[in-house]
Amino acid sequence: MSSLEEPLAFDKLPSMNTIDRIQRFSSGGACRPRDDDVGMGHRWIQGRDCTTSNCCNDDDDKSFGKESFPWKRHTRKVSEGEILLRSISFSGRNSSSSTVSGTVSKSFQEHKFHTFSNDNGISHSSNKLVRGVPKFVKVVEVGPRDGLQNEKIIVPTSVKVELIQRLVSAGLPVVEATSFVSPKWVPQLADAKDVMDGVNALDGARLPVLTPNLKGFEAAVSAGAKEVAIFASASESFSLSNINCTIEESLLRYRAVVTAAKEHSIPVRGYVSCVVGCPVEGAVPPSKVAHVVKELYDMGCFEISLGDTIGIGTPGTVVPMLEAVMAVVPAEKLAVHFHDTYGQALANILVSLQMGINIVDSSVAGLGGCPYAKGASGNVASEDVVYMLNGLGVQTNVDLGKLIAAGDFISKHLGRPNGSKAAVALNRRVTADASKI
Ligand SMILES: CC(C)(COP(=O)([O-])OP(=O)([O-])OC[C@H]1O[C@@H](n2cnc3c(N)ncnc32)[C@H](O)[C@@H]1OP(=O)([O-])[O-])[C@@H](O)C(=O)NCCC(=O)NCCSC(=O)C[C@@](C)(O)CC(=O)[O-]
Repeated sequence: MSSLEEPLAFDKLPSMNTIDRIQRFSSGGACRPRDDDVGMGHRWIQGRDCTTSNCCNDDDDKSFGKESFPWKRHTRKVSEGEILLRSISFSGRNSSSSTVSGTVSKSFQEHKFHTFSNDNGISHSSNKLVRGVPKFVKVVEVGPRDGLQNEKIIVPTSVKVELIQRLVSAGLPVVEATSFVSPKWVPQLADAKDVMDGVNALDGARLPVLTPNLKGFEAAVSAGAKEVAIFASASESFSLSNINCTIEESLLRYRAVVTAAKEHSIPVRGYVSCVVGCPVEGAVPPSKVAHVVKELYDMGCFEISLGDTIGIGTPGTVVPMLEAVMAVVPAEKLAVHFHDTYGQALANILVSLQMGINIVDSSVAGLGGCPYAKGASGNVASEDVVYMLNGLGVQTNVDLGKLIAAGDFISKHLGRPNGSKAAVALNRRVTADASKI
């Protein structure tokens, strides 16, 4: 087990004419610019010719959030209970119900957790600057796993379970619950089975877990996991440091996991780390990222999340990486996973949305950091992502007030301020407004 040092050689990150590249996409890998747009300036900020259910011309709001998996039996059945839960908890920013233990405030304060907007931010903007972004974005919450895995002091299982309950209640459609990895490598998540025992009965969200090999997969299935994630890297050094094997060896392991998962009808998500840069190797070529993403896609991952593990990317480096990846895997199968080490995550998310991505990973209260990427800070805060998406008129079905309450809950437990700027600002606004009553 080794720990990696601070990023090196980032002056060598690929240079590019950013605006040229973004313009070429006109905000859609799956939603390419129309032919008659070619040659017009600044196409990246104009509408796209949409083909996916999340695109701007799709008016069927009811289809938002639905997805199917590559093998048919994996298509998730929505239970009556779930529909009820969604109708209560997913009702957006004005939701006033709470289903979590530890009661989230539903008084005056919840109604204050709105994104500031000059038109209440309710409708999808017709402004050409933001018309390219999808109407719906699936927010994948990774806080209980990615967020907590690096915490030195062991968080009690009951706190992890309550955090997951709160996040589900806030309307997040996917909450990554834990990892079935070696407890010697990640001691914080040694209670994976107990966490699953505590959340298995939860309805209303998918609760995937990380599995690095068959041993982890089998343990996850025994613990009741219904979805798993495998995690490869685009950098050899990071692969060795994180999972103690080369990229090719990891792909071999993951093929075995995916084969077993198919037998159990369990959907598998794929991650690729270091998609922009590696803490040891510096810049990672987009072609290398595309190669690993394609391998995971071909082996059967229903979705592949692109991890900027050390948060080094800017739109200038994210765009060419996405271009390379989207040339081999459709945009609607891709998620983005930005750490916010350099404060670039929201900018990177926005440009990814404009290029046709509609799945964003984030971590409540900005928790996190990878144990094998020293110096990497947390994921972009879920609250900040939802605040931005609300402001763009993009639907997420996430109740921002409940999300902030979940972030405050875990931050209080960890004894530190909430790492979300939106949460801090909105909490301050609530206090200020309340003091006038
Ligand atoms: C992959 C291994 C296991 C290889 O670790 P290894 O030491 O090479 O494995 P091994 O096969 O030689 O086994 C060594 C010991 O681990 C046990 N073992 C083996 N497998 C398991 C398992 N699944 N669960 C529990 N125990 C396991 C195994 O039984 C044995 O136990 P012992 O005989 O010594 O008592 C190890 O390197 C590991 O667990 N790594 C996980 C590292 C990790 O979780 N990193 C963070 C997640 S990735 C991430 O955060 C990035 C991401 C996804 O968020 C995206 C991004 O931001 O980039």
